[in-house]
Amino acid sequence: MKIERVELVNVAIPLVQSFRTSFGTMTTKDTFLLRVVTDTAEGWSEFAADPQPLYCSEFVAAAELVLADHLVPRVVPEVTAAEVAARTEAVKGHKLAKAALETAILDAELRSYGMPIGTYLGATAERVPSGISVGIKNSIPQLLDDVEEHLADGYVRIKLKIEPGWDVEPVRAVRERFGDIPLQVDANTAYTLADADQLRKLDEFDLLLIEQPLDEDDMRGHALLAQRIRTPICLDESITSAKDAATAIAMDACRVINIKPARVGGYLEARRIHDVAVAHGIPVWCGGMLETGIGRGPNLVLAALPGFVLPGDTSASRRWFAEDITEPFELEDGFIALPTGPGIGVEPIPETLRRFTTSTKVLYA
Ligand SMILES: O=C(O)CCC(=O)N[C@@H](C(=O)O)c1ccccc1
Repeated sequence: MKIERVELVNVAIPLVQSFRTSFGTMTTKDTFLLRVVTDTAEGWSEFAADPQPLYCSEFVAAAELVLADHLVPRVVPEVTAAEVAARTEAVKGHKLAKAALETAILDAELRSYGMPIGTYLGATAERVPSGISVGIKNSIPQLLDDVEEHLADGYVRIKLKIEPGWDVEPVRAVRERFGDIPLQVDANTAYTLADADQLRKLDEFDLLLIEQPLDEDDMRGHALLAQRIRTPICLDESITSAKDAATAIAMDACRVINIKPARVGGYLEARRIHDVAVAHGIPVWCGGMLETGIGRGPNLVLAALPGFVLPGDTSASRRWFAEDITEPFELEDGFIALPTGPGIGVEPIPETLRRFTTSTKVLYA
């Protein structure tokens, strides 16, 4: 496929509610889209991280630079989606930036064949059950009000963000108020092995999993922690490749994996991780990074692969955006229907995109 033009479109979309995690508080989705124009079709993607390097080392300004100066030059003018990872392998790290580039090229390629990404990846459902991620709140009553609203909306699983000082009590309060609903927690690396006794207190609540309690590079710590608590450990930030997944599974460092295509370099590696996990009997689910519909659409499709047996953080567009840059995804009876069109199945609504665009840069022409 011949690439004729690559554009980077910065967008800033206000969130309907602030989102507090152990690594910071978000009020706006402030990122960029990539638009790749080829001789046969055009493709879109979004960069999933934020202006601050707090969830991981990547951030908007750095991704713009590495795409402009080091990644795009390695894939133009002729490339296929399958070649992108090999062409950019010499560039260390920058998985989220690489994911954005590979996905836009994959979108264009699939559109040129009229093929939905679900056909390409092996989706086996037309709709997926959706969980929802609930941030750290100022009080327990506020948390319970939020959870009540989300359960009333129909979400089939609740994920609570936790951190030292906000863990056992909020979980206990949710259990006491809502009973045995599917419930899990996400620490975003906020604990150390010295907190094992505190984390073991969560065992009494029959959680589905505890996500990423320790540092992203502490595979051994997670393996040791897994011996001291009963709640299954799920890894997120630690898993950036199929190789990491194989290592974590071999070390008993996790019993569940949260797959985020952005974190692992794109949908091709996401499927490889899915396949490694399934081969070892490890359940996976699709994580989220407050994506616009451009990222949310293909994530929903990924969540329809057979090994994605746990509900993901694939909530409806209105969970974060009063108005999104694509047609909204809606929750119906706890499920969200996959996009069915060619490629990633979604594209920006031109007028809405214009309103939320803060700048546009041409990376290649
Ligand atoms: O997309 C969503 O609905 C949010 C899901 C969620 O909690 N994402 C967290 C995470 O640590 O998984 C996150 C938020 C922002 C940025 C990165 C990660």
